[in-house]
Amino acid sequence: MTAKPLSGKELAVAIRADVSARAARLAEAGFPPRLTVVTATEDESSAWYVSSIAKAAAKAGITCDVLDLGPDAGADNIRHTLRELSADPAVHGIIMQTPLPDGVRLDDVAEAIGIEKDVDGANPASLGRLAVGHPSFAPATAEAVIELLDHHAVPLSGSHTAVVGRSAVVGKPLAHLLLNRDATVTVCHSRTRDLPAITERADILVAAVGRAGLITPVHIGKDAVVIDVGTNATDDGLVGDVAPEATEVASALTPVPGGVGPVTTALLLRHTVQAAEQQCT
Ligand SMILES: NC(=O)C1=CN([C@@H]2O[C@H](COP(=O)(O)OP(=O)(O)OC[C@H]3O[C@@H](n4cnc5c(N)ncnc54)[C@H](OP(=O)(O)O)[C@@H]3O)[C@@H](O)[C@H]2O)C=CC1
Ligand SMILES: Nc1nc(=O)c2c([nH]1)NC[C@@H]1CN(c3ccc(C(=O)N[C@@H](CCC(=O)O)C(=O)O)cc3)C=[N+]21
Repeated sequence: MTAKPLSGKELAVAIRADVSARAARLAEAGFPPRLTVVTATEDESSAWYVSSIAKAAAKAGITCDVLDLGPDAGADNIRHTLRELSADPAVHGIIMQTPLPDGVRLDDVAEAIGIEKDVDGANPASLGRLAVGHPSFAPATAEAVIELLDHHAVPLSGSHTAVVGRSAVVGKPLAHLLLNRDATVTVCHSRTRDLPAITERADILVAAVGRAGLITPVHIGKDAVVIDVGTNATDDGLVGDVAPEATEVASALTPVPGGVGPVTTALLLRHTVQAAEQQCT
């Protein structure tokens, strides 16, 4: 038996169609939606994502600026830039790309992003609101995992879900989103002892580490659903965190590419038109 592929492509197309219609309505009303991507890194995966956001935004009728502050940008410079963008009425959404320069923490600088423009949910206040179930933007990747599970009718309530990775962009917000959907969540990280003993008992396993091949068949319970968030650039192109042989054990598995990635990009654009609607109408 090989795992059923949980594609994100159809879902991403549907989300982007909705985004295009909403962006056109905003432009007709004189409020063309605008997203600014701030980067301060030379990370390959991040650079790929930035270019895919810009291309998808253009297709959807969203203006997208990329502000590259360079890999040596300091926290003060980044915060100042985010504060200026937050005060600019022509900018509706702001995303601070990770990774950041050494010594700069996302939660430190993202406090400078106005919560109404925090379309990737990086401001700690957004994460706090998400944790208690108040309206806020969740990071697009965390939300993409939930949307994919729903799209493929994977039941969440009562499921035991293991999330491997606890970053502010994926693991932590995703754990809260899953809790809000009545899953029983175990969050694993680099200090977790005997990882397979935990993950092989989960109905749903989410890998968000950034290490190609980390998740192998021993990590996966019989009939488990596996969501691979990992995007690792290798000589053979992009691969996830889940080893290819895992497809013999899992009941369903998201492909990389073609799984979480396209849905992430589409949701970031949906957050941007939603932010523009909230600010302009
Ligand atoms: N497809 C998409 O839309 C997106 C993909 N990504 C990809 O997802 C991956 C994770 O991204 P991100 O969350 O930003 O990465 P981070 O590097 O910020 O976090 C990685 C997490 O993995 C944990 N970890 C590291 N090694 C192990 C291990 N051996 N066992 C268990 N946990 C481990 C770390 O633990 P600790 O906290 O202890 O350090 C940390 O919590 C990357 O490949 C990234 O490119 C990210 C965003 C969107
Ligand atoms: N604040 C912040 N939020 C992020 O969500 C964020 C970030 N920083 N930093 C970098 C990572 C990486 N990331 C990806 C998103 C989509 C694809 C994607 O669409 N991938 C295509 C790959 C296409 C290809 O290369 O063939 C796919 O999976 O089909 C990849 C990587 C978001 N990130």
